[in-house]
Amino acid sequence: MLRLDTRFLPDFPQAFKEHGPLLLQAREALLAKRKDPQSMLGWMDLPEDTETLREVRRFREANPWVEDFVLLGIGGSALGPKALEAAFNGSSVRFHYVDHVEPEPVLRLLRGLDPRKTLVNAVSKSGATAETLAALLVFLNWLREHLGEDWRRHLVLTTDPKRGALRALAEREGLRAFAIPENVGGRFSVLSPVGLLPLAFAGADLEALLMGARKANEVALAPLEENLPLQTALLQHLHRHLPVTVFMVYSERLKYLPAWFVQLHDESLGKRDEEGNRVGTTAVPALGPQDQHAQVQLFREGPLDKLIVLVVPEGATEDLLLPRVEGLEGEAGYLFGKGLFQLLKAEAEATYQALAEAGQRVYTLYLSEVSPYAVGWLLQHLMWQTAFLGELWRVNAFDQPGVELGKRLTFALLGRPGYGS
Ligand SMILES: O=P(O)(O)OC[C@H]1O[C@H](O)[C@H](O)[C@@H](O)[C@@H]1O
Repeated sequence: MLRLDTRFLPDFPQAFKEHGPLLLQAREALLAKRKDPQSMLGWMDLPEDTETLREVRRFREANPWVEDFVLLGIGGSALGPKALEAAFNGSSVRFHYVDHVEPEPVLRLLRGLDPRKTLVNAVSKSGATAETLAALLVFLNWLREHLGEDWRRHLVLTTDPKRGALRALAEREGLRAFAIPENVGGRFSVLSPVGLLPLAFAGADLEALLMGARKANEVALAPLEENLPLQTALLQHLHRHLPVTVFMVYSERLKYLPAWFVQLHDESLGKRDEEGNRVGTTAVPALGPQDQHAQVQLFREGPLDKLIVLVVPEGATEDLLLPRVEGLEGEAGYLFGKGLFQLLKAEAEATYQALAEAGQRVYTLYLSEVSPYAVGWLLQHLMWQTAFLGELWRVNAFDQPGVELGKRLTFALLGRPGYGS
């Protein structure tokens, strides 16, 4: 379950009514693009894809020997799996992410791995990302050196169904390769094999995750009054004059979720609109309660330039009772007999009230609990919110022209043919 609380934005219900026609228009415009295969809206269909789910499960069952799973990928090819695996890894498989190009941590990882027990998953939609290709060169070579002909069983690719260097490699070497549908972009791909494959090895409940995402789809297509993503998109839209949107999650298990959201929001919406105006708000990641002791001072008393979104679980799957300890009655007595989760909830509520009291614009999204179902719902909800905002802000939420120059300059510096001066 996902529930929106706007109790400190008393003007919102009226604004939602007034903006009804605009919101419905935005949804209509988005859905009209569905017919166009170039439109990159394939993420809407991923929760229904039971065939891929079966394939991923079969692959997991056929490889029971895996003890270490190394994901080579960056941006949309790493942030989603990282966030979900951290939340739902119920297996003994250890996960490692090479989403960087710093030699020392790569070397440390290689020195600690047993190649016979390691599965390497190179993930890239384009098959052209320098960081991922560099990591692939290192790990492919390492597997070959240690395993001889058996290396192929230890490398699985996740990439475009037809194009790119990874697809070509898979075909040439007869490697297993899962497909990211052509019309699904990186930051919208978490429910494709990009996320499902690692999560199958993590032993997560994939069916529940997709079921939650299907619920988000249902809600996104529901009438206005029940339509959660149109509501949160409007909240973001009404506050677009505030440069910052904080995404603060009260869950240690979901500690990598803000980073996934930052890419989704910033890379989708921070760009030039149809008239060439610069648009977008800057998503700032935050974690509760840790950031109460780091960022909340600024959130309360710093500039009123933020919309703050709290994501708070309403229930714990399991609570931990705080015991009574003699000698600590003075400072800690009020905690005796309380649940740890009770403390977490109280802190989230207190932060919510304190931020509102300081005049900050803030709302809360409650998750029934940190479960695959609720989190699947949340992820897909945020993708809908982003897509609706793309319509409202008149930008293409599914491209990223602003990162191309940096790539071309990197290629030129490294002497890639065709990119020299
Ligand atoms: O999956 P890949 O094609 O390797 O892309 C990985 C990432 O890098 C690119 O530069 C894009 O800005 C991101 O949107 C993308 O998620």
